[in-house]
Amino acid sequence: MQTDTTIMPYPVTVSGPDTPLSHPLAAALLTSIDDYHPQLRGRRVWLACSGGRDSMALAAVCAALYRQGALPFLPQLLHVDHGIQAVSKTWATHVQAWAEAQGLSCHILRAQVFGDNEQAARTARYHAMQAHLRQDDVLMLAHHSDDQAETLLMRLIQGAGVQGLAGMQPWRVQEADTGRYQLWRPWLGVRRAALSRYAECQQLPYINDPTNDTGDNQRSQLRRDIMPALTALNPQAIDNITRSAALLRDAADTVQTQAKSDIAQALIDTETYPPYQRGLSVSTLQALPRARLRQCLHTWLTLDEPLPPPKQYIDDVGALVVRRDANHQTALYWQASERGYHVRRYQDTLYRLDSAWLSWLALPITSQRLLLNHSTQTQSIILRADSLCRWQVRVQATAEATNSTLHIQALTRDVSVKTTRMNHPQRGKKLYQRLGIPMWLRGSIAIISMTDTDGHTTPIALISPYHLWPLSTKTDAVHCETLLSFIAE
Ligand SMILES: Nc1ncnc2c1ncn2[C@@H]1O[C@H](COP(=O)(O)OP(=O)(O)OP(=O)(O)O)[C@@H](O)[C@H]1O
Repeated sequence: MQTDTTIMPYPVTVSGPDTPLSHPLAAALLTSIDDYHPQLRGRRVWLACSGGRDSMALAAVCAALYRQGALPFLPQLLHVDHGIQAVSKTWATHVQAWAEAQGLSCHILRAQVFGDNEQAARTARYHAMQAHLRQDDVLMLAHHSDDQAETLLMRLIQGAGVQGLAGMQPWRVQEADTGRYQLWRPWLGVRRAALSRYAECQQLPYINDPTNDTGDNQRSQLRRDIMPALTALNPQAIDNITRSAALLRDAADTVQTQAKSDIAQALIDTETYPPYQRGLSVSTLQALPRARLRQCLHTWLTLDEPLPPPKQYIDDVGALVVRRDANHQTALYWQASERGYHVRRYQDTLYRLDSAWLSWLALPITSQRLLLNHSTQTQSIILRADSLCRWQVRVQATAEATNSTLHIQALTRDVSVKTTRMNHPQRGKKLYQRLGIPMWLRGSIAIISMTDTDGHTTPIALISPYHLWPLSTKTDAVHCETLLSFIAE
């Protein structure tokens, strides 16, 4: 085996010993194909090939099985050139030439790496591959059980919960900005030593990246110092850790199913809420046992985020849920990977609010006046707009309203109003509480009124960006609708 960045001499012997179906690596691949047969059917399959021993071995086994008619598809290789090591271009050329000799199609993708660590390269690599994939394409990765054991130990020392300790999954649906794809790891049950033996026996011209073992990052140290010590303590250590991951995956699935059903029970008003605001019923959450409440909050907060918030944050949100006093001022902030969120409680709802949404809600409302005209189908007026979203009121007037003027302006605390559901007019805090309008929405309430040709003014409705309360003086002469449209990011 090589010890530096050199590549074994090329050209390679393509007609070397073939791989029998009974070979453990072939058997593991075929078993995984059986396991995921329904998910694989009709899909394009790609194989992420670094040119390293593991992914090259996977490509070689795929090619060998395909040649024997045992594999119903031949994956296309994707090699990402990170461009951060001087030799990376040479590696790309090498992988492509080898793939061609195997009869495999190979695409070289160029990644843009922001940063100089392994994580930055990994993120850039996935971005490059995602951009190349179409909806529901399958991407094979060559992770094996030694990788799985390292991942588990890494997560253990970082204090992961049941989801994290379930390790890498053999099949995972991955949502990306560019669409959805499927990650497939058919060799999670295969040992690194088996891959090394295969690579040597087949004389695979793989690239040995020395930073894998000699790097000073935690994973390299774990691989170099801790894994051999654990194996000396118990020769079955790696297999046992991998088994724990599989057991924990079952546990994690069960917990996840329960948490999703608890969220579904507690979910509020999903139809009218904008996507930047989510709500759960506090009383439904309070009825849950503590452990289920924590899991429910953990899952809810992480629904569209790659990583969960810290445990302390989930504990703080849990404390906010079970609190019996009426203090609604608490705002718990979490800076996720790209977005920031505020969790707040108001009346019976626990809200998760995107910071961008809160900033938008703090913008002033533009007062508007509109001369109504029955002959025009509908008229729209913008109350607030920026690069995040646009709030407008759509107005439809009857003949009766023609030449009347519609006024829309921010509701101030000194104005009393009476909605169709109220017995007497109210203003300020009492009004907001009566209508269940939380603090952060109070600067985004507007009042619509109409002045007819005789100079009489009739209040028509109160509106927020996603709700309309008809006022008891409402006239049928005009119909108003509040509309919120989000500008795609
Ligand atoms: N530059 C790359 N281009 C394409 N796929 C890659 C690249 N680097 C890694 N991968 C994929 O991600 C998997 C895990 O990456 P990791 O860094 O652990 O692997 P590696 O040690 O660099 O390579 P290998 O697993 O091929 O020996 C690889 O098995 C491979 O499928």
